[in-house]
Amino acid sequence: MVKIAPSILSADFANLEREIRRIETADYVHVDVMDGLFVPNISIGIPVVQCIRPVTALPLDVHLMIVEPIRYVERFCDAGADLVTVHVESDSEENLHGAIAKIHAKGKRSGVVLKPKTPAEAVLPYLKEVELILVMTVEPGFGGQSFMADQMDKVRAIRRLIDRHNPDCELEVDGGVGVDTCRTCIEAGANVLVAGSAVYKAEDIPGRIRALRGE
Ligand SMILES: O=C(CO)[C@H](O)[C@H](O)COP(=O)(O)O
Ligand SMILES: [Fe+2]
Repeated sequence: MVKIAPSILSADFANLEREIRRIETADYVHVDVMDGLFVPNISIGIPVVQCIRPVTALPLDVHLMIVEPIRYVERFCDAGADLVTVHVESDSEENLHGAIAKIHAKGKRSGVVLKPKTPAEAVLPYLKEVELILVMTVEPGFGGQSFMADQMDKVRAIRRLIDRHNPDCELEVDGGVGVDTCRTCIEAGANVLVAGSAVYKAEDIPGRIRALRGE
């Protein structure tokens, strides 16, 4: 079954509790954390994860766009994250294994993320130890950008790797996903779709979530 993870980056931050209640028929709440170094933008962090935790029973999918995420992963887990993803470009392989181990030691799920220019093979060192792989379909940093269809070969390649080596691992795509691009992502092998603007710009959010699932 296809899961939908609305990104609260496109929500009204002045009314976050209401904005999270509007997406209660989704599967995850996707939280984009940006540090102004790994990406050229600053968004939200640990106190916001802590505040939204009691507002929803949905798992919190925290996408860390920060340098050296090993410094902060435990604090995001303690704040209420259920799934914490780290970019393969954000630190050394040794530190990324360390970050994944810290997330697991907190009893949470971990994942690795690939920027558009990063090849599929970059997941290999982590493939058997993570619960999710996230393929970016925009350059990370901003919501509302155009979907990069050229990332679908990478999604297909990672789907083959997952099926062979870690079949329970989820495959998520993030960036520019909407009603016109969700089918392509699903056919390429993604089972979790992040959607920010496509969800929050919709008049009928539950209807839009169903449409993104392909229902
Ligand atoms: O990680 C992200 C940006 O770096 C966001 O999750 C992503 O852009 C979602 O927003 P949209 O669906 O509007 O593209
Ligand atoms: Fe994201």
